[in-house]
Amino acid sequence: MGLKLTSSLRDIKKMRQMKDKIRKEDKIELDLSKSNNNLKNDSNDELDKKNDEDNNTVDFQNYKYIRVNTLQITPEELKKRLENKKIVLEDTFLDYAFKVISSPFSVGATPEYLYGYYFMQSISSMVPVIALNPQKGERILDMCAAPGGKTTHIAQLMNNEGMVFAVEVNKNRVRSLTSNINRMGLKNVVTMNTDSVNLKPEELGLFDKILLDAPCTGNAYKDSSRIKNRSDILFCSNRQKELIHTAIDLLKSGGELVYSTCSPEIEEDEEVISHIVNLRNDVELVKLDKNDYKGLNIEDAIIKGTLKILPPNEPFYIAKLKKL
Ligand SMILES: C[S@@+](CC[C@H](N)C(=O)[O-])C[C@H]1O[C@@H](n2cnc3c(N)ncnc32)[C@H](O)[C@@H]1O
Repeated sequence: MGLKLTSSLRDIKKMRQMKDKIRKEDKIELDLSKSNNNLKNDSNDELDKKNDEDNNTVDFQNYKYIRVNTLQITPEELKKRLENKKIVLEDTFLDYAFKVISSPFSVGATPEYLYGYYFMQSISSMVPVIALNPQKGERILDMCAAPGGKTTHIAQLMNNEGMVFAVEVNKNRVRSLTSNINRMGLKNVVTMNTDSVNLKPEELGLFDKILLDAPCTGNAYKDSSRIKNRSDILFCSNRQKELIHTAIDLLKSGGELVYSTCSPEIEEDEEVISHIVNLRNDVELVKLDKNDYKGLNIEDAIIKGTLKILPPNEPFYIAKLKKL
């Protein structure tokens, strides 16, 4: 049975009601007929252009959170310092992340920011790294790393022990990645400017954990002045499927992958996961629990155990897989 996939956030509720019809045993039956759309014509230059444009589409509402760099300062000390500057902060489900309620000036314009004591990002964008659960001493690959919100979060949780390989295809964006790694004082990150699709286990070795925070149409979604069309969605969906195949090849047996996008489109989310789980017999879904992320508007996605974060939080999709 195939299911015609539609592509708006509004449809997700309707789609969820149909989930029992599209799941059969542990396999997920979605319409994969689109999965072989020709990618070969889509160059990285095109992708670079899309991502450079994405740099201009920051919606500040979504970034009103700070993640404390616990390698440099305690959350309590940073909170005290910022409150002395009349920045009002609120606790979140993470003891090292705060919501910025109000600030007399841009939250990035403090000496504490320049010292690398915190990173500004959405609370949603912290969830993929929490789901990945990095540990000291592990070998972790971040396949789509710039500007480094998640790379620096991973390295922080590893307490500067072990190794993070942060790969980014866009040369301009590698600069912001490197600058954030340096600002945060991280010593266990290696950056690589290359296309992650071409990474090979025989050259890089295998990894304990991989984050694939895939390029997606999400930024267009957040910026209502931009038009995102079906070909953008399919372009991203196809690239995401290529990347996730490479990711599984690079995982150790027993290793874990977190796949995330900031797009609500089913083709970029559930369809990518159903594609990989159905096509490969060396991978299984690890179920995530929405109750681990208190205070967020978060639900099970169509594939139960994969999560969808919804507005007013920044929309995100998160799924976890294990290599058998
Ligand atoms: C969603 S953004 C990543 C955000 C980043 N993980 C963070 O938390 O700051 C996707 C990034 O992947 C990069 N990218 C796209 N395709 C790639 C590829 N094939 N290999 C490596 N990087 C890629 C883009 O240039 C972009 O910087």
